[in-house]
Amino acid sequence: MIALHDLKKVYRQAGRDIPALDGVTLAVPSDSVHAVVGQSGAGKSTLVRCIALLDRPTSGTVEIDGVELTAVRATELRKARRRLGVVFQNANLFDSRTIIGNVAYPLELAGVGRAQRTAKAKELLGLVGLAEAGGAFPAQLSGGQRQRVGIARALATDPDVLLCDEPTSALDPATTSEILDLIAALKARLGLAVVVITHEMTVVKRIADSVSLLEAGKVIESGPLEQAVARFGSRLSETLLALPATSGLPQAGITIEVLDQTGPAEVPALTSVGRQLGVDLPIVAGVVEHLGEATFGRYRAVVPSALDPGEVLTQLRQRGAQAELSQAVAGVAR
Ligand SMILES: Nc1ncnc2c1ncn2[C@@H]1O[C@H](COP(=O)(O)OP(=O)(O)OP(=O)(O)O)[C@@H](O)[C@H]1O
Repeated sequence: MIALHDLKKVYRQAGRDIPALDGVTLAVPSDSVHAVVGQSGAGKSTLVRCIALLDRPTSGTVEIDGVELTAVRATELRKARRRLGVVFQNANLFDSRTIIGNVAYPLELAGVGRAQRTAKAKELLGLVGLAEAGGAFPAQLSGGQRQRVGIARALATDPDVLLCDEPTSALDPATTSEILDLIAALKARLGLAVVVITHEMTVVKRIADSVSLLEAGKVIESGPLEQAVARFGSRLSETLLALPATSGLPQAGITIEVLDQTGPAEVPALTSVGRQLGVDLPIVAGVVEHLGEATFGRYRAVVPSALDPGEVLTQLRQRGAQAELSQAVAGVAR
């Protein structure tokens, strides 16, 4: 378990204070993945540096399994860092070292003997599916394979926490899927608390158990993934269930927005309301995502002019869906 409590980082630049982190509190239990998302400048890199102890927070604490890392003396820092493995966007491998040499590097720093660290590196390479690649050099591997090496190296000191900083941003979609599957499998196998910093919503949907949205150094939304998505109209819900733009489509009637959560094989509320009222409610944009046990559907649909949209909203809500007139109709620019 990793816990951040009221973490603040203020940079001073040209006589001005820049609050890069403004009181971040988070707890990530073992055997779970927490994603932190946010736009450029939100404070994601600062958060990574403070968690990884590469930078000291101005105030607040970082705790792993009850041990306060932020309280350790400078001389103990290297040892404290072993509780935490870091995976970077680019694996940052040493080109002149073999793959085994790269994975064993943190153990070399920790003073572990050659035979023991080689054995550990081999074991870890097996774990990340690269048992045969130990004698190769980084230039001989693909980007995805290099990232696997980066993950193996992050696990060399048997950390409790894996911190992944944009782990798939440099990879193509198929390799991204493989790496995310690997992180999820390692989390379960090793009982890791995983923190993933990312700007990619596919990463969140694929592996996160919980998610936080960082903005201007503050966590403005946070919670278990399914709850965050179910919060109709929230930023996380709208970003994770992003609808394509529909401007320019002919729409004879009033547009409504619907967020529906269904179990397997359940009929979406919009379908059953249309059937009940004997009308078509054309969907002009929609997205369906399976997250954990739930299926979420977000739709923008047109209520024909002959029908009272209020009645449609009521019927949808009676079936458990969340529904509103779309903001464009309500007069708010989108
Ligand atoms: N060393 C520094 N000195 C001064 N200001 C800094 C420093 N590092 C970051 N900042 C400022 O802190 C804020 C957060 O920056 P940070 O790099 O953490 O954001 P980010 O979410 O990682 O953005 P990006 O995705 O673009 O890297 C920004 O306003 C940035 O300008």
